[in-house]
Amino acid sequence: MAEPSATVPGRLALIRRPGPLLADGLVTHLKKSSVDLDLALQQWDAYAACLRSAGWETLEVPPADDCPDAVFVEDAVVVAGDLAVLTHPGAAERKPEVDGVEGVVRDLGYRVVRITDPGTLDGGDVLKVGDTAYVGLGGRTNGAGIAQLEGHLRGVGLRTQAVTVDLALHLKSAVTALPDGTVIGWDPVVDWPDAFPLYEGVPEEGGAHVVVLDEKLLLMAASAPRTAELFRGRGYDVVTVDISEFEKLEGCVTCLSVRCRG
Ligand SMILES: NC(=O)NCCC[C@H](N)C(=O)O
Repeated sequence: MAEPSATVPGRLALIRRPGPLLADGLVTHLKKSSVDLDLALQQWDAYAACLRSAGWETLEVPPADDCPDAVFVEDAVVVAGDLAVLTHPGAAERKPEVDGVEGVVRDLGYRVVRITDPGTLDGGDVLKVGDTAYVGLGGRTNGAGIAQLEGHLRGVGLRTQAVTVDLALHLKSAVTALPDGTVIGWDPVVDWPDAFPLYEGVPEEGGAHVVVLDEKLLLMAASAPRTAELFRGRGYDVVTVDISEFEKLEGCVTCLSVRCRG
C-alpha cells in the first residue's frame, strides 16, 4: 500500500521500535524459536507504513532497548477518552517498559494514572467493545489490577468485566472485536465465549486478531488468509501484514501499537 498524503485527524497510533534483544522475548504458550531481527525490523516498518496508509499518524515511543518485549507497546498503556492508564505488567522483565511511555502520553495531553502493586495488568488483556472493557484475568493480569482499572475506567464511562484467561497469553491473544461489536476468537484458546453477547469463532488463530483501522477497514496478520477472506465476504476491506517474527514471540497485530482515537 502506498504512503498517504495526509493523516485523518484524531487517528494517532503509538508504536515502539524493536530493540536489539528482541529475540530474547518471553514465550509462554509456544516453544522458543529463532527470531530474525533484520526481518523483524522490516516487518515492523511495513506494519507502521500500513497504519499510515490508512490515515493514522504514527508516533514512536522512546525505545526501551534493555527490554526484549518493548515492541509490544500495547501492554504498557491503556487509553480511553482523555485518560491514559500506565500499566504494571505481570512479567517482571516487562515492568520497566512503562517508564518511557509516560512522557509521551503526558505530552499528548492525557490525564495519566497508573496501576500499582499489588495490582498487575497488561494492556493486551483489555478489550474495549462499546461501553464495556473486558479484562482478562490470567497469567499477566490479576484481580487487584482489574479492580484498579475498573475504578479508573468508570470515570470515562466504561464498565469493566473480568474474563478468565487460561488458554492464551492475554485476552486479546484469544479474542478481538469487529467494528459491529462481534467478538471474534479462535475457539481452541477462548476460555469463555459466553462472556460476550456476540461471539463468533474464526478458522485460524491469527484470524482472531483485528486492528480496526476504520469502520470498514481491518488490519490483520498474513498468517490468517482464510479469515481475511471471510471478513472480505462480509464487506470489510482487509489489509494484511506479515508479522511472523513477532508471532514467534506470541505477539499479534493488535499489540504492536496503541490506537489513540481523538
Ligand atoms: N498484547 C500482547 O499480546 N502482547 C504480546 C506480548 C508477547 C511477549 N513475548 C510477552 O510474552 O509478553
